[in-house]
Amino acid sequence: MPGIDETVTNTVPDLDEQALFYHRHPQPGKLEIRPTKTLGNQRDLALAYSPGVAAPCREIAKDPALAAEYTSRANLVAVISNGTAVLGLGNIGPLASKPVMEGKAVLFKKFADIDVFDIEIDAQEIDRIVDVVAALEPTFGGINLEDIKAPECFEVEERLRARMGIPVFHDDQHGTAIIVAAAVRNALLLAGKNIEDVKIVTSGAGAAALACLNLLVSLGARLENITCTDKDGVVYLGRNDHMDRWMSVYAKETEARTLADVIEGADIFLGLSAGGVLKPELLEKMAERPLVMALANPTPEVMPDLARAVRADAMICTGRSDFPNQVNNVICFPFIFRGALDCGATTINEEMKIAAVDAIAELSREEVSEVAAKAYGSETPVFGPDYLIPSPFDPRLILKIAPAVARAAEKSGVAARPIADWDAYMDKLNRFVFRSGLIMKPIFALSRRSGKRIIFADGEDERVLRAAQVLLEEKICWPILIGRPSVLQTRLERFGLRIRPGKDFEVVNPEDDPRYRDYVEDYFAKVGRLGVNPDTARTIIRTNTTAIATISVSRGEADGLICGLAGRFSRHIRDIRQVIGAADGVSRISAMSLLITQSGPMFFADSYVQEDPSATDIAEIAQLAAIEVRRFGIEPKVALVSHSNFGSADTEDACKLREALAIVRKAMPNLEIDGEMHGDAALSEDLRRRVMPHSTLSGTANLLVFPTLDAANITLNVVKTMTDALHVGPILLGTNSPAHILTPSATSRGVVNMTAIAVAEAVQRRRG
Ligand SMILES: NC(=O)C1=CN([C@@H]2O[C@H](COP(=O)(O)OP(=O)(O)OC[C@H]3O[C@@H](n4cnc5c(N)ncnc54)[C@H](OP(=O)(O)O)[C@@H]3O)[C@@H](O)[C@H]2O)C=CC1
Ligand SMILES: CC(=O)C(=O)O
Ligand SMILES: [Mg+2]
Repeated sequence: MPGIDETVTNTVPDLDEQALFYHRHPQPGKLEIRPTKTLGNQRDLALAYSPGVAAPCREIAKDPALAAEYTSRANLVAVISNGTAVLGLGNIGPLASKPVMEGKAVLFKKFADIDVFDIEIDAQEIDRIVDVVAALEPTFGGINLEDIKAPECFEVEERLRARMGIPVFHDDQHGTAIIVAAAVRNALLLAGKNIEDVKIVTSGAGAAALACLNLLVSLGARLENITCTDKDGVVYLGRNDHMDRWMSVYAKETEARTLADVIEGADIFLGLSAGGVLKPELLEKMAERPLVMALANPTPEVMPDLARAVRADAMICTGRSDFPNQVNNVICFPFIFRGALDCGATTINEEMKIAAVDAIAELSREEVSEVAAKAYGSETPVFGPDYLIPSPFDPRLILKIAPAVARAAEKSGVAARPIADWDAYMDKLNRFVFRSGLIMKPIFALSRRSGKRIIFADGEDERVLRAAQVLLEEKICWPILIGRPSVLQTRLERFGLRIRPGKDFEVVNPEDDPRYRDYVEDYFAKVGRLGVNPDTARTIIRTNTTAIATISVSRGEADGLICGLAGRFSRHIRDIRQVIGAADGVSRISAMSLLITQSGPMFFADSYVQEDPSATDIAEIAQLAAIEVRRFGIEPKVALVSHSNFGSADTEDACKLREALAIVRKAMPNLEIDGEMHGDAALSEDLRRRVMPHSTLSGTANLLVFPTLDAANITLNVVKTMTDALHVGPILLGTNSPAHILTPSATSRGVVNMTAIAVAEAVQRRRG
């Protein structure tokens, strides 16, 4: 009978209560299903359902492989449990397992964009489980078995793998084994031990523990060095109770009967059993620099603080997200399925699992990405005892594991749809990780290997330091960082970054730079007649890093500048106006923003600079913005947006847009532009044609030009928030040299994007 151990609760006060609230509000559960196609009218209905739907049905009946093209099957996974081994809660039954299975579904979606139905089945007998799951093959591209207890899970998986033509993966076995193997590999590297020599003791001899041991053995661990224990104590040769053929592989000829008897000299404790079963004092008996993997959920076999108090030299892992070293199968299952589904793998084989182990282990030894660092809190982890494996939030996981798995599938001959275009595939994964990926591609292509130098006013900022490393790796520019050398050095070390001043980037030290006098002189020459006296100029060049950056650009020492991570926009734009100024033929500097939304990119101008532009200003903004949009490889479709729709009002703002339209049409006759029009008419050709059948704008506008700063900036922020869009910008338009002012909330990815934009601009200016 399903039952639950009432003593197993979360160890964090109030967490149970918070978790109940989280699951109940604002609506019950953690998931819903959303359509991916519009279903707004009779025609959509005829396509989505009868009669149109018959067409894909007929095609699939002729060729079943077409299900991958006409249905969501190829991206759909079933997370299936019978609730017999739910976390460490035991056999609590299928219904009570549903929150965990919904949780797994959310993780699949969040980390790898895989859709999941969680399926809890009321079945305990192997035959019944196998029949039910096998019958689901037409629906799914893969099966993730979850929390089914040993030994039944072994036979269930074995039989399903033999029967089904899609991947069947028991996550508690193989997902856990892969992440455990990666952590073991890295821990042994740090401890200077070989897998062939280490002594391993387990608590637990169930699904997870046995699968971990099997994988560790295939990686070199020796059977004679392994001892298993479970609820009945040591798994020894001759034991009759609770023995099965999978466990008996590890049965030992020994007189020892308890965990306490066998832990002496162990290098690895592998806990996949139940909370609190490892008494801290037992750790004293372990070998030097032991690896303690207390992986039972939600309560580990030993709490890390208790373990640490006894063994300061131990490397400690748990399955939980609230301690360092979260060894949990979430770091594996979304990504291994991503790779398997993307190449139409018919199974997940040993080669694919080893590829995943290698990818995870290697990733931990690289520098931590900004997103992963955030997932860990304020301290940036560096490969070491407290950072053996990456955080589940590390965006590089999908970029490394999925392709490695897909390649291994192809190589081992199980990929039914091998990846045809690897660049396109990596783009797709990148787009998922950084939604800016694809749209930024032409900009990155233009800027790569151009040799341009970009100066950063906020050189000491963590985001700039991280961005500088990426910019160098991607060969986008030679960074010049304004900052104190000692601070730069300390921060680079703290964030675990590899780049070094002088070797990888240049430094301008605001406190002591040999060019200081020249900078002051040049600065005074620019601003001496703008109310700045020589004394003030000296102070500014010591303290205002944006002013220093502008001088560096105007002296030709840098090809562009990035500033704005601290301080007010108005101060930065003043410095840029005063020193760099507007380009020849441009009357006023302006700005444009890019929002990357789920339905595509949208540009907004002037979103940051000109408060109340005149008709000629608006015409200039529209032209400069259109040129900038083309740099992204996008043909601009410009709408001058207003409260007035094609002459429906004669207010001052409406009139100035009409005037601006006439100016732009004359200057850029080939540009698709129209106005003034409502915001909805800009986005919907249907609506627009009803009022203006011969509009010179076709389709959906991608560049909205506004009559005032208020209108543009308010719309930008509302759309950004409502659509959860990614903001790239503001992109300054019409400056004499590339110069961009970031917002204080920009991420290091934002710094990289804006730098690439500055470099691309510098490259195109040179080409004329
Ligand atoms: N961090 C991670 O990624 C993962 C963690 N886990 C955790 O591992 C644990 C086991 O899961 P799983 O293998 O799927 O379940 P199984 O039911 O298949 O195996 C449980 C094993 O633990 C043993 N066990 C239970 N209670 C005790 C105890 N008090 N002392 C010693 N041994 C005990 C059982 O022994 P017996 O058969 O004698 O009852 C059995 O060998 C769970 O806590 C689960 O949350 C699982 C998968 C992934
Ligand atoms: C993490 C997991 O799958 C478990 O604890 O069962
Ligand atoms: Mg599980």
